Amino acid sequence: MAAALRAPCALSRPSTVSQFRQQRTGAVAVRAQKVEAQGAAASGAVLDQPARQPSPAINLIQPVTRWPEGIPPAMGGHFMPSGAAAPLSQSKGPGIDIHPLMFTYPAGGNDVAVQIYDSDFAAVAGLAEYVAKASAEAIAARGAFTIALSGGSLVKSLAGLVGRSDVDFSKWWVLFVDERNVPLSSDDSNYKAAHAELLRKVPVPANQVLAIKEGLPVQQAATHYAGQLLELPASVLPRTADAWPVLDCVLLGVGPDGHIASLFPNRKETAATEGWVLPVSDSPKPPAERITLTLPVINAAKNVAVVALGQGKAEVVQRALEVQSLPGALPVQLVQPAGGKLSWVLDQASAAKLRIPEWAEGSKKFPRSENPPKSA
Ligand SMILES: O=C(O)[C@H](O)[C@@H](O)[C@H](O)[C@H](O)COP(=O)(O)O
Repeated sequence: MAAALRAPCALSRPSTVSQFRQQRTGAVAVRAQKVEAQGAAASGAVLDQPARQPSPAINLIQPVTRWPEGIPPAMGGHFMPSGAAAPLSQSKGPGIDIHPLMFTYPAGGNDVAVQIYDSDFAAVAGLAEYVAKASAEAIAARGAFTIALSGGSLVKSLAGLVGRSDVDFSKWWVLFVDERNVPLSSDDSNYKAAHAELLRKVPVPANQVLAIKEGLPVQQAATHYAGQLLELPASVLPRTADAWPVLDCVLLGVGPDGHIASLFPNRKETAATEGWVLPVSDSPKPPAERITLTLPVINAAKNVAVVALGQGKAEVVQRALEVQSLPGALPVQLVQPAGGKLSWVLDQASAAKLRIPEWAEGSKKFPRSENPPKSA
């Protein structure tokens, strides 16, 4: 059921910081849907709650003015609803390790669908529906379905796919959004986790699961993985006119600093405009060595879902959906599928800090298009 969101008020030029803050929170650009998933009763309608007062520690990156001295030396240090500062980036200062022109948002942002489920159980069922639909469409169109999986908590959210007889797993090709450069038997391996939670339970042919090659230096591991993708014929992995691969479905988790895949805030891999797969040798999240799909690959996909469940994701969800960060400071905000659809899959716990009643109806863009905020 699509939620009826009332525009809080017409947006006019604010004359005070507090009015500006109010308008910033009201101008959030997303479309929310309250979803009743398979077997899960919809209750406690998030979208029907009376408007909550905005938090006093609202997530302004900087008040009202532009940055007169240029981009701040530390990016990503805006405040979260708890009042705690968001994790800082690796940036060392203007001209040293800041690349202000390397990250951009498309003017006006992109449409996004936000699905809020009553529980993590309902979200898992809803995610299975989402994937099953993408799978059915792709298989009907060309007889193959490509899906890229992230690591971390995401893999457990795939449980709803197990036992689905309506999904033709024999046509699936499974890739990894990112992978740790460890043996496949390691507890750190995303392959191992995906195998344990899903792949050993569904009939995807083993040769259609593209795992990292073990035992290579990370640079070679990335090159080798890109090679595996490049070898896939266009009937399995079509290309855009610009020769980017078009994956049918990309499932992303999101970290507390807004990272997706192994693309961390303000890092060169995150800003990469070339290459399908890159090595990361000093990941801030262990293990240090990883390979990752690039943003252009993620953004060339047909269906991209950011899956964030549980209370631990509430702050990053709020920041990502309601406050446009400095470009690059919150990599998840750079997820903007050009020819595809972006969805966020949330549960009530991860959506708890969203101020949905304040979202402006008709303003359905993500992330927000003002950056930096315009002067009053
Ligand atoms: O392999 C990885 O580390 C990931 O692919 C990474 O991008 C992950 O999805 C996020 O860090 C969220 O992980 P959690 O959901 O476990 O917090």
